[in-house]
Amino acid sequence: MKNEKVTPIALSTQALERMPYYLHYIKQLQKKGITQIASPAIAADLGLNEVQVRKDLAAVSSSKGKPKAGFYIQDLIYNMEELLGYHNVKDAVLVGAGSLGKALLSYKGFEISGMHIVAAFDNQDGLIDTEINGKKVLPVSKLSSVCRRLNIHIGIITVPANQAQTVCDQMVAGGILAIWNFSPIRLTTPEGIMVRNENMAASLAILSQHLKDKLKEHML
Ligand SMILES: NC(=O)c1ccc[n+]([C@@H]2O[C@H](COP(=O)([O-])OP(=O)(O)OC[C@H]3O[C@@H](n4cnc5c(N)ncnc54)[C@H](O)[C@@H]3O)[C@@H](O)[C@H]2O)c1
Repeated sequence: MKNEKVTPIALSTQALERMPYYLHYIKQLQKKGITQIASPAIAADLGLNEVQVRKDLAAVSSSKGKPKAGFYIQDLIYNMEELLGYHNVKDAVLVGAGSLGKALLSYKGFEISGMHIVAAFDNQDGLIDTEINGKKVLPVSKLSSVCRRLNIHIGIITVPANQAQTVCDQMVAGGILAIWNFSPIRLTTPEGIMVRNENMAASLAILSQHLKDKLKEHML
């Protein structure tokens, strides 16, 4: 297997977002004993454009795919995992150990994807010093100092909307560089801090709109 590093090519956000889908798909093929795969087959199975798939795989793969036979699945998995950062486990903190926070803290998939939630923070006395899935809940007053001391750069926000900016500011003060924001507000951050918003209401609105359009089509 060629466990070579991929030359870092600037992938678009859309291409990066497609990678976990490719990865999941080719891992399923590997489980079935398949060793090679070509772009047209991936495109057909995932319902994607063939040219786009070819470009995505060329950008991520350390070796050129062979005509027809395509890429070695084992190499492709390694290259994709490398690109997605699965081989460097990244420490993260989560603030807001409520319903959503508890669910995220209990989710085992993050470890597989290379993210390790080191600790949770909250401001509710009843939650402080409890453990969720082996992760200690600490007082939010310690957030900045813990992040600095442990050199943690990823922060997950699962507090109510009206608290999210305060928590974001505390994270930035602690040296957090990447924020995964589950609250439904837009955060203001200094330059150089990346915020990724996860807004379920927005996704639901898109699904509802699609449903409305489809139902209208059927009534015509
Ligand atoms: N529950 C969901 O399914 C869901 C889904 C999508 C988005 N969200 C969003 O995620 C956020 C959390 O939702 P939830 O349902 O888990 O709420 P929740 O009320 O169950 O939990 C929020 C937690 O944040 C803590 N908290 C509040 N202010 C804080 C502060 N300043 N510092 C530290 N901790 C603080 C609370 O004590 C509580 O434990 C909200 O912004 C919500 O809109 C929730």
